[in-house]
Amino acid sequence: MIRFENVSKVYARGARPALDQVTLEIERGEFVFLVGQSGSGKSTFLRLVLREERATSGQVFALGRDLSTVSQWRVPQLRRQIGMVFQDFRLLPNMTVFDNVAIALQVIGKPRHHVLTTVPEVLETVGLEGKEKRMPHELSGGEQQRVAIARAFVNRPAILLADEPTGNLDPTTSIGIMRLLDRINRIGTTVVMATHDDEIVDQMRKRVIELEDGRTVRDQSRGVYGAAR
Ligand SMILES: Nc1ncnc2c1ncn2[C@@H]1O[C@H](COP(=O)(O)OP(=O)(O)OP(=O)(O)O)[C@@H](O)[C@H]1O
Repeated sequence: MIRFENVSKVYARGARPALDQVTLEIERGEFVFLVGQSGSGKSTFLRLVLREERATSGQVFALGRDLSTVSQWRVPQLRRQIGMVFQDFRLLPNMTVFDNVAIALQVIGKPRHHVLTTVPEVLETVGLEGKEKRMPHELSGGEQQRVAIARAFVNRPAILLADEPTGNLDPTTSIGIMRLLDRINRIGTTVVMATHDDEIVDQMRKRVIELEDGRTVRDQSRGVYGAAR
């Protein structure tokens, strides 16, 4: 589903590589935590999968394609199959909950009847039924993140990438968000989540990939946040 072969990424102003010869494979249906100190390369990893950045050397494969061969005009097509969730939710502040989710379908040309049936379904999945008409500022942080997850998931992407999705949430709310991501994973979406949240990682016991200075220093199934290596 995602494969990195000897991938390095050096940013134009970067003194050292943000990713340094990373080789790994994530299979369809896996749930993977990416951990590591600030600056270790987690976001860079996610951005390469989304083709927001290109590898300086090596090859990144996602959804069976070598991303270096995907032309720029085909990138939006690729991203339809990859949902992304951020720490700061990134909702459109002037749109209702319904419209924040609907827009993900509208931009890819889904017909109105599809939008009208699918959006309420996905809002129910994330536990927001009855809140369709609220504005983002009328929601708690956890509810805003649920909207963001609904938006990322409404198109049933093969891959869901999450960059610190619980970073702005309290521990109890975070557990609810993790249950939701776990459920999305169980119905077939591959989930890759970058996080600093040691309690969550220790509780979930999923595969843990640890980066340090852009290199993979640990890859452990049913891992914990900070295992002695
Ligand atoms: N656009 C950029 N230009 C130059 N250097 C960058 C850029 N983005 C990231 N870097 C550098 O690349 C390295 C990896 O950054 P990255 O954001 O991938 O780390 P991270 O593990 O996600 O960190 P955090 O946990 O703080 O989000 C860091 O040294 C960072 O300063």
